[in-house]
Formats: sequence, C-alpha cells, structure tokens
Amino acid sequence: MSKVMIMDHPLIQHKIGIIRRQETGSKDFRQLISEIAMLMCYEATRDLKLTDVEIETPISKMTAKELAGKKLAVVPILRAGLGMVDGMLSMIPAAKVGHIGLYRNEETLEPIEYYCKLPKDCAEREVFVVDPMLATGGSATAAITMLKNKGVKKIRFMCIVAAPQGIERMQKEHPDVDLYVGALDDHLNENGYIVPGLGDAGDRIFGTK
Ligand SMILES: O=P(O)(O)OC[C@H]1O[C@H](OP(=O)(O)OP(=O)(O)O)[C@H](O)[C@@H]1O
Ligand SMILES: O=c1cc[nH]c(=O)[nH]1
Ligand SMILES: [Mg+2]
Repeated sequence: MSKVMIMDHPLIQHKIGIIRRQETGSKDFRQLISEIAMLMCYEATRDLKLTDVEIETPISKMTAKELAGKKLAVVPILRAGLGMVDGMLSMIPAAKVGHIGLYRNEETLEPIEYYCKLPKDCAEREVFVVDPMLATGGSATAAITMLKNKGVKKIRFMCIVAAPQGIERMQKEHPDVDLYVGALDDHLNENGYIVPGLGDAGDRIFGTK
C-alpha cells in the first residue's frame, strides 16, 4: 500500500490558507502555488538516497555526499500542474520536465487526454507527477497509467489539495505510488469540486474565469 504524507509544515499550511480565500487574485495565487510546490518538494525528497563521493575543497580532501540512484523528472498535469513546475525545479534544477495534458469532461468528470510529451529517457527516471488538485482521482490515475505504459517504474504524486475519494482511488489503482498532499479536505460536491477546496485551480492560476 502506498504511503500518504499530509504536509504539516506551518509555512505550507499558512500559504494554503491564503490560496483558498476567494479574494486572492491570480498573481498571488500563482506565486503561492509555486512557493507551496517548492516547500512540498523539499519535504517529498527527504528520503532520496545519498552516496559518498571523494572531493577536494580549497583546503583538503574529504568525503562529501551526492544524490544516488535514479535521475529525476517532473511531470505536470496540464494546465494547473504547470503552476507547480517552477517551485519543483528551484529545488531539483537538474530534473527533466514532461507534460501530460488532461481536462475533465464537466459532465462525466472523466479525464480527456490531449497532450503527452515526455523526456526520452523517462523510463530510467524517478518521476514526480504534480497537479494542485486530486478530486475524483480520474486525472491523476490516468496520467500515472500513461507513464507506466511508457515504462516508468518509480512514480510519486504531489498535490496541494486532495479529496478522500481521490486518495482512495489512487491507492486502489496505483498502490505503488506514494502520495504527497498539502491538505486533505472533506468531500466532493455534486459538480466534482473539492469542498471546501479552492475552486478551479487552472482558472485561478491563469485567470481564465
Ligand atoms: O481528480 P479529478 O476529478 O480528475 O480532478 C482533478 C483535475 O481537475 C483539474 O483540472 P481541469 O480538468 O480543470 O483542467 P485544467 O487544469 O486545464 O483547468 C485539476 O487540475 C486536475 O487535473
Ligand atoms: O475542486 C477542484 C476539483 C477539480 N479541479 C479543480 O481545479 N478544483
Ligand atoms: Mg481546471
């Protein structure tokens, strides 16, 4: 069964409180999504493996540490996931970036795929899939299935606000994928929006409503 890590860092909680407010405009919303992604990336990379490496400082030789294991990639689910990429890259600047385009059909809530461009060597990388919202879980599970079909073996999923239903679906369909969640909310409303949530993340990031 996958691990679910709900963020308890005060800075993350404070910033999520601001993006939830309906009066927060696109400029601040975008900036805060990026800051939250950066802080969540810091927390979600705590268990990356290190290896010893012999180096020379200007003063002497020493055994330093460097990241071991698979190289990393960040894969945002378009559109809203784009808002998290800068924050992720500020922590892991050498990561490659893939893009998966999905939108939810407003009636059926089923994800519709419209784009997929991944790094050539993505199967050899550890992938962080990012999307601010995990609602029914349809988009995240579909994106992860697409990555697995391309041969990706090690995947983590990061979202800022999740509904219990989405977490349940992810754990059922992808029990090997650990989940990093900024805040776990109460339920979904009849339109598939997270309650209390923050509204439509894509529209708020890009000012399309
Ligand atoms: O868990 P789900 O029920 O699939 O809902 C979550 C998805 O819905 C939103 O995207 P949306 O379809 O609004 O597309 P957008 O990012 O282009 O606005 C959000 O960014 C997720 O991708
Ligand atoms: O609450 C929700 C649910 C899906 N997508 C969003 O952007 N917000
Ligand atoms: Mg949207």
